[in-house]
This record gives sequence, structure tokens and C-alpha cells, in this order.
Amino acid sequence: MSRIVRVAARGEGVSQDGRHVAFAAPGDTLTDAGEVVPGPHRRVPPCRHFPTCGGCQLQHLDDDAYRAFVTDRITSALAAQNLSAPVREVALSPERTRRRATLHAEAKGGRVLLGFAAQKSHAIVDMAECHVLLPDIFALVAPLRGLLQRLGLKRRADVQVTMTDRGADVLIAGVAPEGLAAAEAVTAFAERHGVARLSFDDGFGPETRWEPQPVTITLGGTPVPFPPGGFLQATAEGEGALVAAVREAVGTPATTADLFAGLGTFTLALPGKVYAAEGARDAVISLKAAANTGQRPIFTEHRDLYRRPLTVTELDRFGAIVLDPPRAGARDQAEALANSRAPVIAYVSCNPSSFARDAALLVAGGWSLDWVRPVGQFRWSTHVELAARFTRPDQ
Ligand SMILES: C[S@@+](CC[C@H](N)C(=O)[O-])C[C@H]1O[C@@H](n2cnc3c(N)ncnc32)[C@H](O)[C@@H]1O
Repeated sequence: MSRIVRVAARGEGVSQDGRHVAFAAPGDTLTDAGEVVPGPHRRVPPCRHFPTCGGCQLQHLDDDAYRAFVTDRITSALAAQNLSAPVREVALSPERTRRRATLHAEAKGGRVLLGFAAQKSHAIVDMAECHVLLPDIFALVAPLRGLLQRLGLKRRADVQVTMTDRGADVLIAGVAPEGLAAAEAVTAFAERHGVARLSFDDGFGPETRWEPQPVTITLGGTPVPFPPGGFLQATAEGEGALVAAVREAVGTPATTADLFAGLGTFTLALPGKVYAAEGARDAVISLKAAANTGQRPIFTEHRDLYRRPLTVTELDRFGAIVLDPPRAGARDQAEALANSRAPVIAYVSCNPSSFARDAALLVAGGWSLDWVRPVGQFRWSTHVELAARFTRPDQ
């Protein structure tokens, strides 16, 4: 007999004697024959698609065990780099609050299947319910199936849905409406379901077929033109927790650099002057337009921060640095930051491992990791996010 003591990065339970068991929760008991006896942190998964659907890996955990998993992902990634830090309470997004998702579609046996991909597979789980998506996004699933059917879907398509100020922004890649009947089907679908924008990408970039009013997303109180399929933090609650952590971390500097700025989630929420660097041209154009309209002191730069990270001299001009890189992290930028004299860094990450690797570079350069705020905006998945503050004890 051995107790399940933690959940590993990929979601299996790990017993005291080191065995990995799928769908075991901390507190379960693993018998010598390999059977799992449920313990106090096991709960009945709410969704009929669990565990087939790849959208969730951990619906069998209660919230306490899920929060512990999120925290443990961060502390163990730090420990692997010989680092530790005070880890705050997890900001866990509620059920049914995910405001962006990419679903997959394919035609099979005369029907269109639409949903998330299955765990570790390309097969599509035809979504009949979902406990993570916003109800208004889920409500579009059946009508989208009908639309794809009418468009004569042949190959696999991806459907990206994002909730904006004006309603759902839908971007369909892999099929294009051809002919009058298809065009009419598109308009009828969009009108009937109150879609804010409907675009198609058949390999040559998004082409918008329906957008009665310009689509925006409000960030830091400023409406930002939202490019089709643009990046947004996964839930409004997650965005709120990350923004609050970043604001607390940086305080009130006169000038801040926001690196990997996207549409300006942090740029537009920061006080003082902000320099925003971002690699996606459409995001930079949107942020610049929003800053102009809102008369905000924001300077944008379209810059590839992997090829051309800010130099130490550039970094030293700012009173604070915010960075929020993609999953790969920002090794080269962290190397320059390690040698910079900027007073504070707020590092937002969607990958505890690359964060810990970059944190080790900063700590080796004399920075101290003051705290980490875990953010679970992909509820029940193994995807963990965080915001952290670094300061220089010698300053
Ligand atoms: C995790 S998102 C964060 C966006 C923004 N901070 C937010 O919270 O909405 C990462 C951003 O990095 C940008 N990015 C990816 N590779 C980049 C690169 N090489 N140089 C600059 N920006 C890049 C992406 O376009 C994306 O906007």
C-alpha cells in the first residue's frame, strides 16, 4: 500500500514509493496490486467528455488538490534550478470563464465533428458540453457545426473563438465560403447568433466576411482594435490577477518597458510612460492606435525580441521592466536583464520551466526573486501561469 502524494507535471498521481498512476488524486491509496482507492481529494469529474477530451486533465481533483498542483508545478520547477521563493495563493479562474479557445473540426460519416482534440491524439471529441468555456462561446458550437456543414467542410479546419467587447470573434482556418449560397449562409449565421466578426483563413491570412462594427477589446480601460484571432489572456479573472500582480510589482515608475506586450494587457494598465515592444505587427498597430485614441504616453516598437533583445544600455533607462514571453521563455533577454540596473522586473510566464531557467540567470546576476503569484486560468488543465517580482538587494 502506498499513498498518492502529489500530481506530476503531466497530470498523473505519484505515490510515496514513486509509482505514476493516471487519474489518481493526492490522498488516494495505491494497493500493491496497482488498484487505486479514492481518497478525500477525489471528486466526480463534472464533464461527460473527461478524460477523453484534451481540454482538461485534472477534473478528478477537488479545488484544494488542483491548487496544490499549480503551486507544486512552480516550486518544483524552481527547485530544479536550485531556487526557492515565497509562493502566494493561487488565483484560480472559476468554471466556464475561458474566453478564447481553438476548436477543431472535421467531416466524418456525413456529420461535422467540432470540439477540442482528444488527449495525446488528433482525434476530435465532438463537444456536447463544456465546463471551462464561457457559456456564450459554448452556445456557438452547435450553430458552427451547422455552418461548417453548409460550407461543405472536406478537410480539417480550426475554429478560433474569442469573446470581445462586441461579442464573439470567430476565425475559421481551413475552409472558405465559395459561391452565393455559402456567402448567404455566412451572413445568416453571423446575424442570427450575434457574432461580432467572422473571418476565414484559407492559408493566405484572415479575410473578414462579417464585422458590422469595429471589434475591440478593452484593456486598462482603453478599447483596443482586436485583430482577428489576436492574443488575449485566457480569462478575465486571470488577466485581472496578472495585471494586479504586475502593478504591485512595479509600483509607480516614471517609465516602464513592457516586453512581449501583445495588445497591451499590461502596457495600458501601467502608470507613467510605457515603451511596448512586440513581434506581431498587427498587435503593434492596434496598440498604437489605442494609445493615440486614449492619448496615452505609450511608445510602441515592432521588434523581434528573440533576435534583438533589449540591450543592457536600453534596459537601464527604465524604472521597471515587465516581460511576458511565449512558452519558450526569453533566455537572451534574461541574460541582458541579469546585467541591467533597472530597479525591478515583473516576469509573467505561461511555462514554469522556462521561467525557472530564466529566473536562475537573473539570480546569478544578483537579482532576488521576491515572490511568485500562481495563476490557474486554464482550470483543470496542466497548464500553469504565474507573475513574479525580481529586485536587486544591492540597490
Ligand atoms: C504570452 S503573450 C503576451 C502578450 C501580452 N503581454 C498580454 O498579456 O496580452 C506573448 C507575446 O509575445 C509575442 N512574441 C512572440 N515571439 C516574439 C518575439 N520573438 N519578439 C517579440 N514578441 C514576440 C507574441 O506575439 C505575443 O503577443
